[in-house]
Amino acid sequence: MWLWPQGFWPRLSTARCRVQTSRASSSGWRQCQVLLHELGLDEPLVTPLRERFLQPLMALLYPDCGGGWLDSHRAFVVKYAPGQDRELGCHYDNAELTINVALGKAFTGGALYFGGLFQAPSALAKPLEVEHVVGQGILHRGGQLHGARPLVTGERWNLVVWLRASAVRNRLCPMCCRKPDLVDDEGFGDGFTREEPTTVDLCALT
Ligand SMILES: O=C(O)CCC(=O)C(=O)O
Ligand SMILES: [Fe+2]
Repeated sequence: MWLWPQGFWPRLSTARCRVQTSRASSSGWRQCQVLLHELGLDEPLVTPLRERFLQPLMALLYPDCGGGWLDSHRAFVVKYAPGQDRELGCHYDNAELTINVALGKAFTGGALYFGGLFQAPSALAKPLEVEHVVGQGILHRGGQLHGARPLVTGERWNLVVWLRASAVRNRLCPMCCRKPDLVDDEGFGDGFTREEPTTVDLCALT
């Protein structure tokens, strides 16, 4: 049996990648979006949902893109309504995997459409359409090109959870497709982690 000396494990801090691309993250494109961590709902709701339910499922369904290593998320509720946002342009998510749950209310239109992975955008020539069904969630790879068709009637509210695996994105930023240029961030940041530089107490050494 191995016993690690106390303090051996590197301390990890959360980070984001400095390089952004214009068509990357879909947050900021909309008028109406509520971040669940700003409501204090990460710890009691979204983190247990990720750790207990989504992580084991994603480990089975998407082992190739970090499904077994999901260690953070960004969760938000989006609203589409007449006179407000009605549709969402084609994009890929700043996530290894995404779950998108239709919460309500009554609506028509607003189907999700999917193309290929963003590295092969020509695949979008023949998109796959998936209707939202209230109470059901759609799982997809973050890098899969997608968007939402215009709402026709009613109001649509969806819970979107971008699931992230630092073990995957620390090697290659899914947005800029380069080795991430990390800067410290708060909370889960953008799902990257970095080792905090070891500080040496010089006084204790002398
Ligand atoms: O409106 C939707 O259901 C799609 C939302 C989405 O793709 C996103 O927020 O990244
Ligand atoms: Fe998305």
